[in-house]
Amino acid sequence: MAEMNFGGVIETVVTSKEFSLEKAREVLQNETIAVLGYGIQGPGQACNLRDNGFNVIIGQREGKTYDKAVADGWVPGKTLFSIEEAAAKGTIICMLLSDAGQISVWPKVKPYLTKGKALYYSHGFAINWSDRTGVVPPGDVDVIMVAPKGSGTSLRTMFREGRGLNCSYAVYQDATGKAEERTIAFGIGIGAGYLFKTTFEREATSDLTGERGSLMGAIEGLFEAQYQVLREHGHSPSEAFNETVEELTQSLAPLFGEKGMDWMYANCSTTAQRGALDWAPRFRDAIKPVMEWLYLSVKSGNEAQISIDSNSKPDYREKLNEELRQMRESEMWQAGMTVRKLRPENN
Ligand SMILES: NC(=O)c1ccc[n+]([C@@H]2O[C@H](COP(=O)([O-])OP(=O)(O)OC[C@H]3O[C@@H](n4cnc5c(N)ncnc54)[C@H](O)[C@@H]3O)[C@@H](O)[C@H]2O)c1
Ligand SMILES: CC(C)(O)[C@@H](O)C(=O)O
Ligand SMILES: [Mg+2]
Ligand SMILES: [Mg+2]
Repeated sequence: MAEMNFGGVIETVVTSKEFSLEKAREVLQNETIAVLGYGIQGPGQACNLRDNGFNVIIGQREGKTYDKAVADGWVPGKTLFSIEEAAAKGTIICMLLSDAGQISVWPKVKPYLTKGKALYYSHGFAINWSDRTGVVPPGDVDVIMVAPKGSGTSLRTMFREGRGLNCSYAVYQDATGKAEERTIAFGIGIGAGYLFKTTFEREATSDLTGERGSLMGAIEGLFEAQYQVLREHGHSPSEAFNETVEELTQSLAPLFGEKGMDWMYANCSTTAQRGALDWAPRFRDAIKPVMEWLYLSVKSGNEAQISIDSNSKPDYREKLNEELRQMRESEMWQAGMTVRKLRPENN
């Protein structure tokens, strides 16, 4: 554990300096890690763990993602099983199905949660909203979480590049007295950057807020608003897209990702700096009430319920794909496709 100063607040974090991969291997040497679900996080975590030398099996229903598991080298009957078979064999049972999928398989998995096993999550959802999910684990298993702060796709690609994705971790129930050690070892095993402590409740609320907010929902809303205003005032798609998205992802975001916002500002003109400094508080004040609304909608369980209801419908995947198609085919993102094609590295 290392004490770090986060903008004046001291927090305790874990990195592979304090908890090495060797130690993680030692802690989990007798465990069989059963990853249930092979969607986005399943492959990222399972492949990283396998490459790091842990004993991993997959539990996956037949279909597209089962085939993906086979293509990734998981062998039917050896390291790839049905959900029930993997749950029976696993000592750490990892719920990496979609949050709605976890609700429907819970009655099938629960009988295999025998004394001393660990029930592992990458989200606080199922446990925090147990009144809505019906997930109440038995009292004699550890209930633990490592929640990667990014896509499972990035977890894998960053691992392959020798980088790490930051993760939060939490222990909801420590039945064995070893839950925290098991959790941190797992986090190091999947290739965490640094691990910070949270609770299931805080992870669930911050995660749903972040993805609906600045990480996904708010950023798309911001892009659409600016793109539309530029287009309505006669600017070309190329100009509107460059001024809204392309410059941000290709030029400016890497600058503040690397050295902070003031560094990005300092590398822009004094005209840009003056205007951005004036307009940032206006945007903050306009957006903050919506953020507050969002947070309260998450906290009340409303957002979780919306997600459970929509994801449980038999045609939810088709409907979701249709919404994503509409986004992809909007003028802004079609313009983006052409802009991406024109990047010299893509020519
Ligand atoms: N997607 C991410 O990168 C990400 C990031 C951080 C945390 N998480 C969390 O990780 C967990 C897994 O998320 P994901 O996005 O990887 O999931 P996903 O939606 O990609 O997972 C789908 C998998 O679940 C299986 N599945 C779904 N419903 C099922 C059912 N009824 N019966 C059997 N199998 C079923 C599918 O076959 C598929 O393999 C969730 O708790 C999520 O909140 C995800
Ligand atoms: C990758 C995200 C957005 O951080 C995750 O929270 C998810 O639900 O996919
Ligand atoms: Mg999420
Ligand atoms: Mg997230």
